[in-house]
Amino acid sequence: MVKKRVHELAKELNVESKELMQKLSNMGISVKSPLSTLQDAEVERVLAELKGGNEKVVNNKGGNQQAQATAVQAQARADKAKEGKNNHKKRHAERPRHQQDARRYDRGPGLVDRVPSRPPDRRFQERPLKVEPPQPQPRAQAQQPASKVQQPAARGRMPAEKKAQVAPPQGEATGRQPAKTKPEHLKVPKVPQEIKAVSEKVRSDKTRGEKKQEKQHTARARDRKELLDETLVDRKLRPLASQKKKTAPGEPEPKPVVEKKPIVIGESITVKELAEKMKNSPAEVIKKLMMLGVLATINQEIDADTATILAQEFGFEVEVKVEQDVEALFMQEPEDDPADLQPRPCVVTVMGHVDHGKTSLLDAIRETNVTATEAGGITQHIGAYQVEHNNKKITFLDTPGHEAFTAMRARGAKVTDIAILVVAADDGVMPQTVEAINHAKAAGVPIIVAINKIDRPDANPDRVKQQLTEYGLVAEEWGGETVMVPVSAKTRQGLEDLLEMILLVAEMQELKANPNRPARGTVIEAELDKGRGPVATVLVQNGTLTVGDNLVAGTTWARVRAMMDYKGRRVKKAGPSTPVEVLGFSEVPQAGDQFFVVPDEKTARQIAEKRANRKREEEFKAAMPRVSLDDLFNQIKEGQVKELRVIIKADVQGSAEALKQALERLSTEEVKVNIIHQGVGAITETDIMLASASNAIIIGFNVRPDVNARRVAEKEKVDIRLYRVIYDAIEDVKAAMSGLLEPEYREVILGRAEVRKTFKISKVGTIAGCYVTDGKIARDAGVRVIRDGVVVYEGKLGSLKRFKDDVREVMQGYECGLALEKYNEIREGDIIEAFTMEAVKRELA
Ligand SMILES: Nc1nc2c(ncn2[C@@H]2O[C@H](COP(=O)(O)OP(=O)(O)OP(=O)(O)O)[C@@H](O)[C@H]2O)c(=O)[nH]1
Repeated sequence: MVKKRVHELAKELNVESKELMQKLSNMGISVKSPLSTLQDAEVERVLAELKGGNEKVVNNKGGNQQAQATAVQAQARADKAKEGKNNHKKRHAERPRHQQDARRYDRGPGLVDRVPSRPPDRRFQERPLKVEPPQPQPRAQAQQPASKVQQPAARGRMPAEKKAQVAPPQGEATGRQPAKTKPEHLKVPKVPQEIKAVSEKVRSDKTRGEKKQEKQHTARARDRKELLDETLVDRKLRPLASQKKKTAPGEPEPKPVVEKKPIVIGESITVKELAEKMKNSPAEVIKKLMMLGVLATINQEIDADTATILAQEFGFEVEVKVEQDVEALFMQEPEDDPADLQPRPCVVTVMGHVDHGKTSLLDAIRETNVTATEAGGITQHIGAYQVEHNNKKITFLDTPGHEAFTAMRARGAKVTDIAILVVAADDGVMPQTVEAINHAKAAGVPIIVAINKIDRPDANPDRVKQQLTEYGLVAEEWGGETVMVPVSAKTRQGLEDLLEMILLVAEMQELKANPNRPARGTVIEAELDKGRGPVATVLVQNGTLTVGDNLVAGTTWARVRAMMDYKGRRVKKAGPSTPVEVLGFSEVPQAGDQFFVVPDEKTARQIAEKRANRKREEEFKAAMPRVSLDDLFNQIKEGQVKELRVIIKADVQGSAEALKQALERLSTEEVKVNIIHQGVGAITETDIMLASASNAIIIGFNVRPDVNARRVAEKEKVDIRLYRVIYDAIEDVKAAMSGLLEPEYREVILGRAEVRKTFKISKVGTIAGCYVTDGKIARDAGVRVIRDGVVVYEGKLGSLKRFKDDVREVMQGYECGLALEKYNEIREGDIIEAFTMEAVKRELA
């Protein structure tokens, strides 16, 4: 038999090392740490003792558990005897099936990726909860937990009696209990680290009487653990309060004694709210949290588990009630009955290379088809417009370019039905043409090519068609499927054909929507209007939006106060594929935000606020510990951080988006520009706090910080930069990034000295008497010894003296004495070259 360490034995027995150490000390075996070794006899004693303990419990629990306990002991013995793996496997195979199941469940290694990583909840482990000993179970039931773990999806809520039935048998309880797989909808936030602290605290509250009854207590504790692990699954169904009722009469109640009215919380709660509910000061609560090892600010959310522990410290029970997810309820788009669907106009986006005429084409179509019919001829620029051709409407999105298209798509918005690819007939396919093709293809949107500028003398539409074949776009007349229309935005030639083709392609798509339902759609553009407040152009994609509707868009909400169409006319209703300008938003939403109508203002407000909180939380979570820009540079130098975080605030969404894209384009391999937040409107205190928490700088474009923000920014030392020209902002960031980039080093030769004489001094080494022939020799410089043109040593100076004095440097034409660090082979005639490494600021390409 081989000596065993405590932790090894504990592992074999599936108990905590600490628990085993306690047991050993009760048995009079002294061990210092889990690494201490146990003599054979001691191991035997422990096993015998445990066997006794198990048997006691087994008696309580019935024969089935006895089999399990025996299995554990058999395993312990098997390990002790160091049987080969094959033997072990063989025996394992021979073992009755229910034992195998129990063992698999008990030990877990094979189940590692099937059971959740959450450790057994030790908070409850030592709490003296009395549990009714489970009735002896039929075999099928005893096996149930193992099979459940294997099929977590099958788990659901179940009544408490049923749970008791499926509580694992005793053999398992002696082992480390794997946490049960929880169904998704019952997941509680992760158990925080501080549990350990609480566990320790509760443990220290143990009475002396308990210690005497250690054996029984341990067995009971395991029972409790077993039950509580089970209970953790439905914490939300059975709050701690109900568990506590099970505490046996006579058993000491752990501190604190809970008598107050339970606090009802959701899945999480802010520190402030919890403090209010407990009628305590937030400072007290934060202090207690710190003692539990959790650093939280007053407005930070803590999860239900942390809140439960915390509240207990104040003598409160907590009831966790999961709110019905109203958001999810409305987020899901109910299927429309095909009978309710009606044809809707198609939505078109114009893409293409810079200067190929996207804007001109959009303007030409608008002017031809809109303004001409408009009294006064004033068209509104609301981000989208509609034209009518052959009595059919087409909606054009007014933000040309695939960047906007993809930015929307990245936010989950699918707005475009058809992409018009504008290619200048004189210029042909260019890089952004290819990008646009790829973006449209990636989105699965059909492409119509508008070969523009055919009025130009050097126009060559066939060349364009030819080039496009390389990208999989083959013109119809060449046997392909892509519609290509030669047009001129200037002469308006071909525009009718283009519209005709758009309608044709749209027809093939059979675009339909149900106008008779609450609206949903996407925010196309949004800005803060001085007179009217937040204004957003939205595209209704399904249903009908009506004045007075309440809607949620991203983290904002609106009660639709008024709507204007692209002609600036007030409208009361907007059906599918209609772009309208909406007034009544709580804040400026973001382009790409999807909106949906909800029954009332309260719901709208609730969902938006919840989303805003969640977003803020996420932004804070993503935030790094606060450092100044200088520190950030140092951090970057140390290779820890390689990104410049930026918050953009602008007067209109378009500028914010443009700035964002331009800045992100500055990212290099070394430094990434990360726009952690962008928004429209003044720079607020919240922006500063986010910047402070994330080491971000704030760029304001045509906006200014409000008074509060200024004050907080000063306090938090947040760098705010205000611009009126986008170019200036980009240039500044570029410069900052040059500072942030790891500098390149260049060697600079300081000077040379010739060794004229050498002296050997005991304990010091070789001293070289030198003459500085050019430049200078500096004490902190790097030096190399050159002999016959070959470098024989490179290192540092050990000393530099003039006469008897240490000096910092010796200039050309002077003599000096020097010693080299760790090099004594210096000879007369050697050249000493002094050099430094100088950082070179790098410019971005
Ligand atoms: N001759 C001729 N010139 C055109 C035509 N369409 C556009 N242009 C000219 O081409 C230049 C670029 O046109 P824009 O409409 O600004 O092109 P764009 O693709 O929107 O450019 P960006 O917005 O910068 O991407 C302008 O000078 C237009 O006047 C056309 O059909 N014929």
